[in-house]
Amino acid sequence: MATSTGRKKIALIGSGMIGGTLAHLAAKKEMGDIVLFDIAEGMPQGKALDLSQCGPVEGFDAKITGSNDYADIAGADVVIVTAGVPRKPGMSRDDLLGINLKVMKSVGEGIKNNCPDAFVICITNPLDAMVWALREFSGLPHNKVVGMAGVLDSARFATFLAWEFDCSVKDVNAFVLGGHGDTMVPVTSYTTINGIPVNDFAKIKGVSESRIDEIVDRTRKGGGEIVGLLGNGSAYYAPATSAIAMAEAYLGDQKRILPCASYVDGKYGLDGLYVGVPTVIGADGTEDVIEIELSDEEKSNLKVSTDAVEELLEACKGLDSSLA
Ligand SMILES: NC(=O)c1ccc[n+]([C@@H]2O[C@H](COP(=O)([O-])OP(=O)(O)OC[C@H]3O[C@@H](n4cnc5c(N)ncnc54)[C@H](O)[C@@H]3O)[C@@H](O)[C@H]2O)c1
Ligand SMILES: O=C(O)C[C@H](O)C(=O)O
Repeated sequence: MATSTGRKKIALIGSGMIGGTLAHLAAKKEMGDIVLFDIAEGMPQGKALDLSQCGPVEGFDAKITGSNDYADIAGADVVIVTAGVPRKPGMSRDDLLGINLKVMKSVGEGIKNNCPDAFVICITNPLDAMVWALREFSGLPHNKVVGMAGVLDSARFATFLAWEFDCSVKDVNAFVLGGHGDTMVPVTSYTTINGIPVNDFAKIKGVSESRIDEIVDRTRKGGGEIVGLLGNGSAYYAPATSAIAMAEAYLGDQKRILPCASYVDGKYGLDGLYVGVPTVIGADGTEDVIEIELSDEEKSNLKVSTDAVEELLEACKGLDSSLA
């Protein structure tokens, strides 16, 4: 739906570290007019004012407003959800389940009542369970609700590989599947350096298999590494950048194939679960899930990861009877 300016409308639910970064990126890219929503009073309004005043310097046209009222997200084309709590050092993402599940309930209702036609990208952790719960609470079709994690995890994998090989990150096409936890599955068999399979490239460069294993392990723990360094909060620049790529794929009907937490029912042997899989994003939202051939080891790693997501869904159902 067009705004009063005739532009697309982007609603950001949660205006904290990722929300503010999302607003800045979306404004710079002139993706549309932006509403920053938060329960904290004054904060989204303050960020909206501050960001609006970047416009004259950066030369972007975007109307940016802050709100504590869900009515202001009415008719949004894209909603990106970061509402909730990030983890602190020593915590796992799963420790956030109870508190963030309640947040997803109010956010889901806010979306259902105000912008049921939006494409919704969830970022809140624990990601795979929260996107599932958000979909349930909002009642939107599965193809219009998706979770952001795989783009970020793949970007981390690509970054570490480019550093190791001393090559341009632009030439690395890295692939991470599964849930957004420490059991995620960086898939080396589909990871290439300008088309050259990563394991072949490692041989050419004299990089050992065990070194690649270390990079895989660092990728799995990439979020925790940043949480440990920041001391109070988690990553926000790369998470925001990743979600913006997904929003652009939808708004531009780009048919990009991105690793996203999408609804998988049947493929990969899964039965109605949100988990990280290669997903086509276009004007219909998540238009398709691509089922790739995996080795036995990759399949069993994916199973460990999806089992962990299933356990979290059971925990959600135990905490909120409307989900059971
Ligand atoms: N999926 C991923 O790859 C990924 C990456 C990074 C962070 N995260 C997660 O994203 C979430 C947000 O991270 P952040 O760094 O922006 O946190 P943050 O604390 O800076 O911002 C969260 C905001 O949500 C708001 N909020 C809390 N309850 C709300 C509610 N009921 N309605 C609306 N707003 C509410 C808070 O007031 C706060 O401003 C966390 O759960 C974090 O773990 C996920
Ligand atoms: O690690 C976290 O808690 C935040 C996020 O999931 C990340 O991977 O950066």
